[in-house]
Amino acid sequence: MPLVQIRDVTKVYPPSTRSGDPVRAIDGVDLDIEEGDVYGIIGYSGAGKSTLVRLVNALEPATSGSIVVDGTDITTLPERELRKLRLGIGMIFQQFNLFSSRTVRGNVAYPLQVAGRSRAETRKRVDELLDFVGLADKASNHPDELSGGQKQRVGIARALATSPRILLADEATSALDPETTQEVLGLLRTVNRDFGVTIIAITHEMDVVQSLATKVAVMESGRVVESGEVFEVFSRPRSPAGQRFVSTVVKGVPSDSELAALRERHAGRFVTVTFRDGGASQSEVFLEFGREGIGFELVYGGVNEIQGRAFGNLTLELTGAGDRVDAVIERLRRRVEIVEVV
Ligand SMILES: Nc1ncnc2c1ncn2[C@@H]1O[C@H](COP(=O)(O)OP(=O)(O)OP(=O)(O)O)[C@@H](O)[C@H]1O
Repeated sequence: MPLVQIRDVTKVYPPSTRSGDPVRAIDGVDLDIEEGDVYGIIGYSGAGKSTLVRLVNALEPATSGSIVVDGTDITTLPERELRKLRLGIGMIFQQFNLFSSRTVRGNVAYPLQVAGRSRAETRKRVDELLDFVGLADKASNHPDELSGGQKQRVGIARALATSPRILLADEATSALDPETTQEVLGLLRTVNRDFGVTIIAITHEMDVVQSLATKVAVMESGRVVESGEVFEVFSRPRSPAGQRFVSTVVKGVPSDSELAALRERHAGRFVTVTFRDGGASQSEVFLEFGREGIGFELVYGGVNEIQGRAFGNLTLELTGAGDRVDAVIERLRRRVEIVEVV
């Protein structure tokens, strides 16, 4: 059974004005999150990402459907049980949400104090966590004396204090510069790898998904329109929303305007060949064109690497007799994905 199983979940908010319509923030979502996953949830503003996370954390009730976390359906649990469940789920936020009046140590200690741990146990655990996030020397500082990256490290230490199995990250790096973002993502990868914490990371930035996640769900208008292994979605996005997000980090197929510009410079036929491991290699494909006397020129695309696996989308201009080009495309289709661009 998945660690988090979301089935046909909807969340409807009442209309904000008397004459307005109810808002379907989540609209029939199914999602399985396995133990050990780093699940990226991507979508534009208003897609429903934060709402989904609030439902998983049982901060709000779903309108319908079931959410099973670690074997327990949280949609039917009484508040007392929910409090216990939340101890098993850590959360970090875009704006860090640290207590400004508490020191770094005080922030990290907070969930342990709420959980009723002894002073000695709390002290030991906080020391351990501050060491882990590299902030042992800042224990007595207050959050406003820290950089954004350091604040998020405190946020991570605090979220991990009660040793949760799940960490929810809500735009955790959106307020950070690119270098600090990479540092924090590196820390989150370690949390997942070394402690086996399952991470659900919501973001509107595809490069965060690329460098952190193992799986991704694309949300649009309250629905999950596409989901799967990051490599699969990045190398072959199927939904229009997925294609738009992937195109921000992967040089894939040319857009309509890029195609129009290419057409002005090239008179031949265009095909896009998608290379993935297990299929025909580039040299096999190029050799085939050469053997049939078909000219080919690379006009667009590139090779990408996702999680150590490479794939490429190359758009080629083919020149030569029409029936020969047709025959080669037909033959190659058995070994590689090849689409004529019209
Ligand atoms: N408490 C609420 N009451 C009414 N409507 C809400 C509430 N929370 C969210 N919504 C609406 O639900 C929809 C989804 O919002 P949500 O915040 O989940 O999206 P999001 O993908 O997380 O966007 P963002 O990245 O901007 O936070 C939006 O139309 C939003 O206006």
